[in-house]
Amino acid sequence: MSSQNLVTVTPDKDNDEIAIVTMQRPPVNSLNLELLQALSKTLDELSTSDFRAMVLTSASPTVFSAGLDIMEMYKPDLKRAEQFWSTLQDVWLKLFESNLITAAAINGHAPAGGCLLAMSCEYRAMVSGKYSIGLNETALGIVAPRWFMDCMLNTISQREAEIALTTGKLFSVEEALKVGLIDETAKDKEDAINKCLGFIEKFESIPPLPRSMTKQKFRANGVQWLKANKQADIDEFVHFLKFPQVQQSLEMYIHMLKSKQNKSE
Ligand SMILES: CC/C=C\C/C=C\C/C=C\CC/C=C/CC(=O)SCCNC(=O)CCNC(=O)[C@H](O)C(C)(C)COP(=O)(O)OP(=O)(O)OC[C@H]1O[C@@H](n2cnc3c(N)ncnc32)[C@H](O)[C@@H]1OP(=O)(O)O
Repeated sequence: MSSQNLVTVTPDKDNDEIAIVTMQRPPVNSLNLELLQALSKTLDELSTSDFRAMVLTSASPTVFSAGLDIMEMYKPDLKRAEQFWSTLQDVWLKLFESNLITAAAINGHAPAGGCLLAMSCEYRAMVSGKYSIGLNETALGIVAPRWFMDCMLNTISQREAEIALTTGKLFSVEEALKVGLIDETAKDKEDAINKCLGFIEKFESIPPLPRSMTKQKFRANGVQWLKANKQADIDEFVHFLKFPQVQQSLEMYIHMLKSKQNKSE
């Protein structure tokens, strides 16, 4: 699939000021460099368009996004790894600080980087079912970057975030609702999108500029560190990838994901 088709933007059928942004990198929307570049370009285009709001969702029937593509980190080309991490930083900053009203219709699993994308939006509706969402990095033997943590702190309480991050917790839909990691549950993707549209409607009579400036002031603390430390953060990521133990963990994790599939066949 060409990178142009990895993300589609369609106006909502009843309101052409609302963009439905759909990630479609089968099978699980894992975030590789090309999907991140497509998201970054989409966010740039939306920021200068007539759209005033966006709903982020996925074309997969069961996965919102499986997070970062493990293959970008396993035996990486280091130049590409730098570009990969820098693009992820840009996507996060563009989405988290977007002038648009942003909502996520989470129609399936959203671990790690998938949870980051959802938390970067202002509102989350998640389809009920045996899905999970959370920053599970410690359970994989890695540490979530500081700005992933800041993003979670913008969503749930410091206490809940510390426990979730240190335990690498993947929340069930019900648990996520209880702690406020998601705002509402939905019966299916259409219902999740409708709930996002309901959230967006709340701003009908609010002028866009003071709205987005207020949002950005609320979010300024979270982005400050990354803006001041972008290169150091990239260097740390690349340095981390060079450790033999990290590559070994990645190899084991990839085997685990593949054998999980074999077992269910
Ligand atoms: C382990 C990492 C160790 C070290 C990292 C080193 C340095 C990093 C330093 C800092 C980075 C920190 C930030 C990390 C953030 C992240 O996002 S890490 C990624 C975390 N993601 C996950 O743990 C999710 C893994 N996937 C799943 O749990 C399931 O796939 C999921 C519940 C999403 C869906 O389940 P299901 O529908 O049953 O699908 P399958 O499991 O059968 O998967 C289908 C195929 O997709 C492949 N796949 C799944 N997830 C990923 C992925 N994240 N990256 C690449 N590929 C993935 C899976 O292997 C199957 O492939 P196959 O069909 O067998 O070829």
